[in-house]
Amino acid sequence: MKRVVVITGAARGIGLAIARRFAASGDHLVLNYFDTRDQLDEVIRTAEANGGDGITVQADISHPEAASGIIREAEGRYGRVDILVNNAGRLVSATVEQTTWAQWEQMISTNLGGTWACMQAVLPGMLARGQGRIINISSELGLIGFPTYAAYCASKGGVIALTKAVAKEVAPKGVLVNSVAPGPIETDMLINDTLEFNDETRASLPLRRFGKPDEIAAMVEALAGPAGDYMVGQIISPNGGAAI
Ligand SMILES: NC(=O)C1=CN([C@@H]2O[C@H](COP(=O)(O)OP(=O)(O)OC[C@H]3O[C@@H](n4cnc5c(N)ncnc54)[C@H](O)[C@@H]3O)[C@@H](O)[C@H]2O)C=CC1
Ligand SMILES: CC(C)c1ccc(C(=O)O)c(O)c1O
Repeated sequence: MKRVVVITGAARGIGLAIARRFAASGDHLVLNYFDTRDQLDEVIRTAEANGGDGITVQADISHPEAASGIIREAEGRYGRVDILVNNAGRLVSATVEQTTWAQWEQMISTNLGGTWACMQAVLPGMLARGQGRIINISSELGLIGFPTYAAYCASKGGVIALTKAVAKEVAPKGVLVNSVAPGPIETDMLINDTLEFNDETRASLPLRRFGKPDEIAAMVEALAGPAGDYMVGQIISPNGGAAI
């Protein structure tokens, strides 16, 4: 059966790679975007070519009503959500002294608050049906911390703790919650928003390269499918050896 898959922040980077994987499986896609949606028509055409379909939903997930609205749109269109991928995220790198309250609030309300709001909205339907998968994109930096990324690390550490707590709460009722915690992946976020996108950082990694978005999408696809049947509250970290 075709799955109904909601992906936040699907318009580029890791979210787009995840959307492409589910499109190739011919699933029903609900693709959230924040501003531009240029590449999403192509993703939906791919889903259709494989027997599925899709819709796009504009929403700023840092506002809980907007985040829960994505789930309402999905349920309105398809009657259920089988898989929720909380991918949308923001990163501003700055020292603690330089970080403004507005930047702190933006990262916490998007990365942690948006994940919370989407989960809270999707769970009643999943629990009523006794099945569902939720995959939260956190970060290796939520596990190990990193200088000049304190607010981001706090938000992603929160996503990791949230994943574990909710997983324990809902697994007995058939809903499996896990997280993928990527290391450095070559996307706009890394290129534009971090101080550390440089040859020195790349050379310091055991694999000597940054990761590719599809290497994260592959983990998400695995957790969403039969390979994820016995996975509960786990934090999988494809990171090229950056965090061992
Ligand atoms: N690129 C990297 O090295 C790593 C990224 N991650 C995480 O992976 C996820 C995806 O990041 P990338 O693809 O790398 O970044 P990106 O910046 O290319 O994409 C992020 C997406 O989230 C969307 N977004 C941001 N704020 C939003 C909001 N308030 N409402 C709705 N959508 C919003 C953006 O519009 C964009 O489409 C993020 O959660 C990020 O924290 C985690 C570890 C490493
Ligand atoms: C410090 C490195 C380059 C880096 C930057 C950003 C992220 C992230 O967005 O989570 C990382 O995981 C990193 O390892």
